[in-house]
Amino acid sequence: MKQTENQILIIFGASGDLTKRKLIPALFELYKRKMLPEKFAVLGASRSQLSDEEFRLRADEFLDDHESLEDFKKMLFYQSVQNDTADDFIPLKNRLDEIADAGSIEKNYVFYLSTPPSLYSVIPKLLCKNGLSKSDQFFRRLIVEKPFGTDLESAQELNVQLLNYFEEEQIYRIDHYLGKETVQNMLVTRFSNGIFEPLWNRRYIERVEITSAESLGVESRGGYYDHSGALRDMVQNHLLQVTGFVAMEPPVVVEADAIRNEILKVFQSFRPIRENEVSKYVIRGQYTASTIGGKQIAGYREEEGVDRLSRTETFIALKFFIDNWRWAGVPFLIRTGKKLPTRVTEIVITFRKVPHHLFGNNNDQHSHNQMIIRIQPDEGILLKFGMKTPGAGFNVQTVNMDFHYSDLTNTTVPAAYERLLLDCMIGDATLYARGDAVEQAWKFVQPIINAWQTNPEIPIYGYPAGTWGPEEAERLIPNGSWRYPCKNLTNDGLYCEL
Ligand SMILES: NC(=O)C1=CN([C@@H]2O[C@H](COP(=O)(O)OP(=O)(O)OC[C@H]3O[C@@H](n4cnc5c(N)ncnc54)[C@H](OP(=O)(O)O)[C@@H]3O)[C@@H](O)[C@H]2O)C=CC1
Ligand SMILES: O=C1O[C@H](COP(=O)(O)O)[C@@H](O)[C@H](O)[C@H]1O
Repeated sequence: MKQTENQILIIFGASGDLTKRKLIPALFELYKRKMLPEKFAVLGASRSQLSDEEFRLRADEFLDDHESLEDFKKMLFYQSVQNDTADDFIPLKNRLDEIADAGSIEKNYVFYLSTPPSLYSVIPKLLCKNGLSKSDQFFRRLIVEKPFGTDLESAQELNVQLLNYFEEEQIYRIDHYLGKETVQNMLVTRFSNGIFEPLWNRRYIERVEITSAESLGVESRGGYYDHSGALRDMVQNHLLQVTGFVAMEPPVVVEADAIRNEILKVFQSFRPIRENEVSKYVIRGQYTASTIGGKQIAGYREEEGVDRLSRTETFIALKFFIDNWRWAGVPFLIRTGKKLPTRVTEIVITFRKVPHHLFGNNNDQHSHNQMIIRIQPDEGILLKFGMKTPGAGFNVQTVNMDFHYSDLTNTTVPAAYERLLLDCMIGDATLYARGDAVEQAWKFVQPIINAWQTNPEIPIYGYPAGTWGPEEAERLIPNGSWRYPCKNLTNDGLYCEL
C-alpha cells in the first residue's frame, strides 16, 4: 500500500448532515486504527459561524466515547466561508497556512465538496482563483459528492467546469457503493478463483439480478428525493457501477485506470433502451400508505417535502442487455426501492439449468444453481446447489454453502467512507468514478428520464409500503422470478428479517 503523506482535508459543507454522520466518524475510525497520516488536520468550512470548539462539539454526536476521542478532536478546525467572490476564500487560505505552519504539516490539500450540488463548480473556481487548485510542490485533490449532475447534459457541463480548474487525475467522484467491501471482493471472487471465472459468461449464466432494497422511506430528504427518484438516486450511479464490477473483463493490472477502462467498456456495451421501449423494460412504482404490524405507515405523497401529486418513483425495476462477446443475450435486472420489506443489497447470478433432468425431477428450482453475493447487511457469498436427500430414490433438494464475512475472526468490515477517504488521501482513484464513465451511465438512463417526462401514459404503479414493489416487476423475468431474500416473505406488508 502507498504511504499516506501528511496533509489537510478541507470539508466544504462541514455544518451539514453528511459531515456529521459519515465523514467525521469515518475519520475517527481511521484515526483509531492509526491509518491517518502522522501529521493531519481537518478544516471544516461552511457559511455558519462556528468556532473550532463548536465544530468539535457537533462531531461528538456520532462518535463513540473512545479513549482517543479528545486527541482526535484536536485535529478538527473550522472556518466560516462565503462563496460569492474570489476574495471570500482569502480567510480560508490564510487559515490553511496557519494550520499547516502551526502543525508543521506539508501543504498537501484534499478538498471535499459536501455542499448542495449547485456549489460543485463554484467552489473549485474560487479555489483555482486563489491558487489552491494546483501546486508544483504539493498535491491538490478534489472529492465531489453525489449527485454528479441530474441528467446527461448537466453531468457533461459539470465535467467541463471541473476540468477548467482541476485535472482529471485530481478529481475523485465519490460513489460510496464502490467503497463497500463486498463490491470490491467481486474482483477477487472473480479473478482469483479458477472455479468461477470460466463459468462467468453467457454460456453458463442465465441472468444477473442486482437488488438494493431499503426498508426506510425518504425520511427527512423528501425535498431532495422528489426531484431525484430511484433512477437518479440509486441506478445511474451505484447500481450501474456495481454492474460494471460484475460484468467487466479482467483488468490488465489492479490500478485505477486499468479497472476504470474496463468499467467504461461495460457501460459502452449497454444496449440502449429506446424511449418507445421504456414501458417494456422498465417498471416504476411509488409507495402508498399501509399498516404494518398495526402501525400506520404514510404513503410517499404524504411525506414532508414531497409534492402531494408527485409522480416521482420510489421503486424501479429494469431489464437490459450488455451487447458484447461475454454477455450477449443475458438479461441484467436491476431493482431498487424504498419502503420494501427489508434492507438488503445483493447480486444474484442464476446459472443455466442442466441440459437433461436425469433424476426425473421437473422442479426447476433443483436445476438452478445460484450464487448470491450479499453486499449488505451480513456481507458474504451464498452458493445454492442441488443435493440428494438421504434415503431411497433420488430426491433432490437445494442446499446452501454460505460464507459470512463475520466468520473471519479479527476482521471488521470498514465503512465505505473510511475506505474511500483513505484511498483519496493515498492518491488511489480506483474506487472513484471517472468522468467518462459517469457520462456514459447518464447516456444509458437518459432515454428513460425523457420517456417518463414526455409520456404521461407510462404508468407509475402504487405499492403498499412494506411490500416488494409493484407485481408488474415480475413480468421482466418471463421464465423465472426475482429472488425475495426474506426468509418469511409474505408480500402482505409484514417487515421481515434476513
Ligand atoms: N446526507 C447524506 O447521507 C448524503 C449526502 N450526499 C450529498 O452530500 C452533499 C451534502 O449533503 P448533506 O450534508 O446531507 O446536506 P446538508 O443540507 O445537511 O448540508 C449542506 C452543507 O452545505 C452548506 N451550504 C449550504 N448552502 C451553502 C452555500 N450557498 N454556500 C456554502 N455552503 C453552503 C451548509 O452549511 P451552511 O448553511 O452553514 O453554509 C451545510 O454545511 C449533498 O450534495 C448530498 O447530495 C450524498 C450521499 C449521502
Ligand atoms: O446514495 C444513496 O444511498 C442510500 C443507500 O445507501 P446504503 O449504503 O445505505 O445502501 C440511499 O438511501 C440514498 O437515498 C441515496 O441517496
